[in-house]
Amino acid sequence: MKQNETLLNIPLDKVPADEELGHDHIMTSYDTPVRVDAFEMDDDLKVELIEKHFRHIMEILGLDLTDDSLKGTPGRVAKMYVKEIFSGLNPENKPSVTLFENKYQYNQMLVEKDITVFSNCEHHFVPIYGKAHVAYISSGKVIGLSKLNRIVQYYSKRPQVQERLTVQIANELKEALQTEDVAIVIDAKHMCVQSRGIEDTGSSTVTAYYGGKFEQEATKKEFLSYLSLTS
Ligand SMILES: Nc1nc2c(ncn2[C@@H]2O[C@H](COP(=O)(O)OP(=O)(O)OP(=O)(O)O)[C@@H](O)[C@H]2O)c(=O)[nH]1
Ligand SMILES: [Zn+2]
Repeated sequence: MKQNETLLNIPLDKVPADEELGHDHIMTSYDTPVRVDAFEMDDDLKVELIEKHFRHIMEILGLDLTDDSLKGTPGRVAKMYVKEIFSGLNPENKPSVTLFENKYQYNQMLVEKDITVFSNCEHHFVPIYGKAHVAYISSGKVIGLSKLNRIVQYYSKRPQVQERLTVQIANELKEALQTEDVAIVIDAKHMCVQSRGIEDTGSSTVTAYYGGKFEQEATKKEFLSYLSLTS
């Protein structure tokens, strides 16, 4: 199986041709059945296809695509999806991780807290935003600090659910650092809860992962105690 297949790929034989969809067609500027294999496409082709589809959506909504404020929107949205907010779907954008020898014999936990999270909910395609706090205890290697932020950012730039985001960051850190001793807490607001549906602007969602030594109460407590520190 190719990497990310379950995230991205729709098997070609599962995508119905338009004539199989069984409902009336709305004729718009983009009316070609598309059978998509995301792995075969480069970013430019993705942008081109998404632009056409998004124009279709705007036309169905009744928006005036000749308006000078709107006419560039399909292209802007397509570029934003592929190159910015969903760029973490492309494994080529995975950050390279710089590791150093733990020459300083620092054997305590390292906590990188208040990492900004901007993601998007895969159910509604609206933003999730908040903070991630990650920690690890070195098993011999030390990671460049910014790489912790970059790993969080890479997995955030996908259509996500917060639980998966938390586990993906944990798995990446465990593999990069060759240790089970990692912890992640994410505290985030979901616009799909705030601005629509239940419209609750007060709640936030907290997810956590504790591996290895962080499963011990004292270590977990120490990690959590650092989260309330102000620098
Ligand atoms: N577990 C989990 N659920 C999420 C996340 N982001 C959004 N959701 C929820 O996904 C659910 C989707 O449920 P549906 O009932 O299919 O969608 P809906 O009819 O739009 O639901 P409402 O938001 O209640 O109006 C909603 O309850 C969302 O709040 C997430 O990161 N994790
Ligand atoms: Zn949602």
